[in-house]
This record gives sequence, C-alpha cells and structure tokens, in this order.
Amino acid sequence: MRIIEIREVTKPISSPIRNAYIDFSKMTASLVAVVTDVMRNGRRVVGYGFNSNGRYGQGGLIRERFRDRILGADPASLLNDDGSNLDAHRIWAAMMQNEKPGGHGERSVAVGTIDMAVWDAIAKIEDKPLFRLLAERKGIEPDPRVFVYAAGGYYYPGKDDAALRAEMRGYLDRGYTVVKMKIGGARIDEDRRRIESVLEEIGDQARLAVDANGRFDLETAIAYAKMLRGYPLFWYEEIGDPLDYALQAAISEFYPGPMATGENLFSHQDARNLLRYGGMRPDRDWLQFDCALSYGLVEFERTLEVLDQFGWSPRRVIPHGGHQMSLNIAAGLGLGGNESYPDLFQPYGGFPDMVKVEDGHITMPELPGIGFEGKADLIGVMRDLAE
Ligand SMILES: O=C([O-])CC(=O)C(=O)O
Ligand SMILES: [Mg+2]
Repeated sequence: MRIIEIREVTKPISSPIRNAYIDFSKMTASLVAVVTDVMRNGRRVVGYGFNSNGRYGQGGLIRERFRDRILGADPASLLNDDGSNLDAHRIWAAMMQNEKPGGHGERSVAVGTIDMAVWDAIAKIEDKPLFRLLAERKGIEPDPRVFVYAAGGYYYPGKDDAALRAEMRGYLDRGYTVVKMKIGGARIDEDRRRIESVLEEIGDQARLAVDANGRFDLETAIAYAKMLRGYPLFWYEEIGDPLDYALQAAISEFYPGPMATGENLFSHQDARNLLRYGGMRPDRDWLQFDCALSYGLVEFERTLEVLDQFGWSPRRVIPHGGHQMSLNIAAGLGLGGNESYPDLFQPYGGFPDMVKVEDGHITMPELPGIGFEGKADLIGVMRDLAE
C-alpha cells in the first residue's frame, strides 16, 4: 500500500463580500488529491482536501516542499504498525521534518490541506465515515447529529438593511436557529442599526452572533462591548488582533456575555497561549480553531489535549470554516458544532446533497471518508483533479 501521487490546484473562491478586515474579491483555495494504489468498491482510493476560506491557496508550499517529503519517504514508514492503512501521524511527521518551531501561519494551511486529504483516504480505505472511525479510535460513541449555524451578514456593495434581513430570513427558512453577521466594517452607530434590524427580523426564532474579524483596538473593542452587551447575542467574535491575548482578557471586564475566537490561531501552542493569557471563560466562551488552517486533524488532536489540560470541554469548540472535515470531527470527537456558510464559498462549503438542516442541526450521512462523494458539485471538481 502506498501514496503514488499528490496533486494540487489553486482555485478561485472569490466574491464581492467584505468583512471588517478584507474583501474576498481575490480569494483562492488549494484543492489537493492524495492518490493511493488501494482499490475499494471497484474504485481507486483518492483522498481529497482543501483549505478553508480566509487564507489563500498554498500551491507553492504544497508543491515545492510538503508533497515531495511525503513522496520521497519510504512508503512503509507512512503506514500503521500492521501495514493495513496509511498513518496520518507518520505522514504528518514526514511533512514536518526539517521545519523549525514557531511561525505557524507560514505553513499550517498547506499541511492542514494535505492532512485533510490523508484522513479522507484513511477512512475510505477502512470503508467507513470518518466520524465513526475517529470515535472508534478514541473509544467513544459518535453523535451523528451536529449543531450548525449560518454565517453570513457580510458587507456587500449596495446591501441595505432590507437585504441583510432577507438574507437572515433565508437562513431561518432553511432550518437554522443561530445566524451570524459581520461588524466593525462600518461606524458603530451603523452597526448598531444593522444589528437591531436583524434582531427584529429573527425575533425569538433564532439567536444572533456578531464577528469583528480582529479589527478593533482596545478602545473600540470596549466601545462595542458596551453597545453589544445590551443585546442577547449568541457571541461576540474575534474582537481584536488574534494574537493580542491581553486585549481579549481585558474585554471580559466589559462584556459578560459569550465571546468566541481562535480561527486565526494555527497551532496547539497558540491555542495554549490563548487559554493561558486570553481570559477566556470555559463556562460560556467558544473556541473556533479550524483544522484546515492549522496543520490538520493531527495537530487538532493536540489542541484538544491542551483544552483538556486547561479544563475546557471539547463541547466549547465550534470550528470556523464550514467544511465537512470539521463536521466529522464534531460528530466523532464531541465538539459543540460547526460553522456553515449556506450561500458562500461554493462548492467547497456545505453538506452532502441529501443533508437538511432541522432545528439548527444536521445528521451525518453514512458515506465512506469525509463525505465529499455526497456533494455533486464538489466531487465533480475533485474528480477533475485526480480521477
Ligand atoms: O470573514 C471571514 O474571514 C470568515 C470568518 O471570520 C468566519 O467565518 O468566522
Ligand atoms: Mg470569524
């Protein structure tokens, strides 16, 4: 058994939307295929992965560094002890040889994208859904029913409050019970008006989360905290710079409600610093580490160990990114749920075609691997790359 090829293509996932920090007019994503020599159900096993939105495609790093380390390794050194499957931890170690510590953002997306494809291949070789494989390996029961929330509410040229309300209404109509909108890309009085109009639209049918995308300095963060704490929000997300743990800690003095952050922390060491210094409260706050941006599931398992050491339940993690990899981790390892972008970042985001949102939850289908084969538009572009 061996990996015979690794392919990468960088694809556009652009749209005219804008958060408080960036627009997505030039956004790209890497799509990766890990091609094996294994046959299952009459097909060659190919694992697929892609990186989450918000960071650009990583074709250079994947093609120039990480692919060749895997393909150059002794194939037997990448297998599990009995040689019956690939071993994600050994493949990860092969990718990371000769890499210095620190500086995680430089390579964590490239490694995380390949790691997703490796796990897809491993679960397909076992002919099981990834979430079942993960639970089985950990000796726990999977929970195929996963909480999901609808992320959107971006700034968009010409978008007024009526369009924002209509967008949110569309999420409620599709079964979501929590919706998210962007803040910090307009003046505070304008954001207050946008928030009030969404709250009026959703009434008691849903809760609202707001996301500042790391835009605020301390003064602005406090001004928003004082404004936002008057509303029953689901969470106040990514308030200041992702690495400014002192700012995050300071805001808990001003904002008693739930806060969320972590989508721009890319290693278990960064996660540990957040828990050490960020003043996050395990009884109400949320962590949003996204494996596809942060060295993959091999590293995410280390992050979950850090959480455990600091007394945090995996239920407090609702990853960023809206991809099926995190859905599998949520169902298999007991996370609190997953993000979803019902109208954005297609075909990469979203669920297999037969999956419906009901009362804010989805139920995982029984598809081998991550489940990409259940999403026709997605598996179409994947197979174009490698089959
Ligand atoms: O706009 C983005 O970069 C995405 C984001 O923060 C989120 O989904 O929480
Ligand atoms: Mg965010």
